[in-house]
Amino acid sequence: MPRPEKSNGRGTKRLQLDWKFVQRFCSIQKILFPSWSSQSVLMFGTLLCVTLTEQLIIYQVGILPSHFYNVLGDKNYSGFKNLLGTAMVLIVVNSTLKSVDQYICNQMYVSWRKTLTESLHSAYFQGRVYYTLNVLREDVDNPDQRISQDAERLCKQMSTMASRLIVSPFTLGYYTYHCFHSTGWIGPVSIFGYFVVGTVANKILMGPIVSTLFEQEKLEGDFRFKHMQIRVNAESAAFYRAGKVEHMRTDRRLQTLLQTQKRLINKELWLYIGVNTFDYLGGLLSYIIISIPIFTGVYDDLTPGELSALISKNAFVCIYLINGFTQLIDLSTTLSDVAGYTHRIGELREVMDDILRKQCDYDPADFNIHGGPTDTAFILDSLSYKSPYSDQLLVEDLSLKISQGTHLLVVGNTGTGKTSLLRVLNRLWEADSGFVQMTTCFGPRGTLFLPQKPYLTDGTLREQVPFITLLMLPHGIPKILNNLRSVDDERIIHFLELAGVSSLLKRTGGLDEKVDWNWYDVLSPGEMQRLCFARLFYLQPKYAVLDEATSALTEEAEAQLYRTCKQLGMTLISLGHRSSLEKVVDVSNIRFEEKWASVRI
Ligand SMILES: Nc1ncnc2c1ncn2[C@@H]1O[C@H](COP(=O)(O)OP(=O)(O)OP(=O)(O)O)[C@@H](O)[C@H]1O
Repeated sequence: MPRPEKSNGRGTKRLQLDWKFVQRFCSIQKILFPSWSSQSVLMFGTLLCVTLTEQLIIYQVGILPSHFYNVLGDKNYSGFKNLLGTAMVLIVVNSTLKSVDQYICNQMYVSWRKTLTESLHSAYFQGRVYYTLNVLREDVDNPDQRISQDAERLCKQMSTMASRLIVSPFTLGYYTYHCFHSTGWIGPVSIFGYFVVGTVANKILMGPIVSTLFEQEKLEGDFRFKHMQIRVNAESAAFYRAGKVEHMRTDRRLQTLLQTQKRLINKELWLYIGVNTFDYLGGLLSYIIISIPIFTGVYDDLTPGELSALISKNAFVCIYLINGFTQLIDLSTTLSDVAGYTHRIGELREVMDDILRKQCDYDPADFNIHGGPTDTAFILDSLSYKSPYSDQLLVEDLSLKISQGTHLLVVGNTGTGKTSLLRVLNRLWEADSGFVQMTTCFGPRGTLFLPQKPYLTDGTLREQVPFITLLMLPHGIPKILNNLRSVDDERIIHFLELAGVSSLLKRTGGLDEKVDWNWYDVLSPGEMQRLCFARLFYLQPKYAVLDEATSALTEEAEAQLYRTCKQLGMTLISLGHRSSLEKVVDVSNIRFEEKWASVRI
């Protein structure tokens, strides 16, 4: 299998405001606006009403100065008083509407973030996508960063754009009409022409920003990952006195990130210059447009008072039309951010879809349900497999049937492919050739795997023990939690004792006490392995696959745990390279007169 090309955003990919961006953007919009009656559409509709009303009020506020010119020019005191009252009301309504507009945008941001992140989660956690994405695929950097941070920033930027974009077709239409009414065709045509020039210039300036932002986000993810590595492995790093080395490496990542950030800022400078020049030239353009009818004598018959009121009104209309366009141009900086994040999230979704499609092709039936002999766990026939991206077979022509009552010991040197056999059995890796079938289901009534690295989840002690049953329950999460509460306390405590970790009860203060520690930091490797055995005892599957699951324990403890498994009726498939395992097997053979088969790979 060719190794996917790693994207670094610098050479291999040119991410632009192109057709690909439009496609990715539209597919994200489909998630955010799933139907006409969805919450986002309703919020968008409300936002449209609010911003339209806001624009009407803004228009009234905008033409206030021309009214003031009129009443002050005419020395109309009562008119002035009435106008002052109207102006106060308009200003209060205007500021309230502005705040409501902002409020709806913020609500939309949260709702969009929820919808988008949940949609990414459902693809990420489906099947084995999170494994393939993190371990086997190198074409997508930092999936965690894309889901947690890029999705958030995309929603934030889109929500800031929303209220300006949503109302612009209406305001532009409205003010174009007014502008045409006041200045004739010269006004709207010159403003539209000006906008086209500005858009083309900004599109050119935005191009390099999108790909640099993409790269910056990748480096941001790498930098955070480095800190996470140190956080997770703090103790091992401390034993190695790795502070200096890691300081240097982390600083190096920071430097690379900052260099890219500087490049981004440099590129943004040109865009800012473009946007600001466009803004100020726009202000000038409005006066040029107004000056044309004045100097061509169209308004020669007006009194100076009427003329200044008209100039003020026309200036407002032109300025507002130009302002409508410049606001769109101002969005260029936000749009380039949106494009960068859209590419990152779009790419992640495409790769996850690709993984899911391939998984379905490879694994058409539901993995948990297989018809087959009930007394058999796995059937392997002439199975050959290799590690990803390697041409050399790890194991060739392995035929094996794992049946109930016959325990199996799989031994072999380091790196010979023992754990890889489990990866193939679990469909994490594809077999090169041959046949492999898991004939039982995964879980308490079938097969359970204890991987080399103990797996603990966050939560209470109770949540660690029957952890896997969460997967088995067909109900929603709240029901699962309720079910957990009703789980038999005595059974859990009994199995914690059998596994030799009942002391944890004292440390946590009880099964349901919330702990604010990371289980990986506070338990010793042996305790973690024992806790996994307590889970195994509790779940009592028919088959237990133990991959070096006792590597941190003494031989006696190992023998004791194996004995308990067998007493509980489990058939064991044990993988390892330690001679002690073979001893355990011998001891068990004598004591329980059970069958053990062994395979060396
Ligand atoms: N994600 C991966 N990508 C590429 N190669 C891998 C990956 N995981 C493991 N390998 C390689 O596959 C080979 C077999 O690994 P495996 O984990 O099966 O060894 P093992 O027999 O279980 O070793 P040990 O006794 O040390 O646990 C090793 O050479 C390993 O480096």
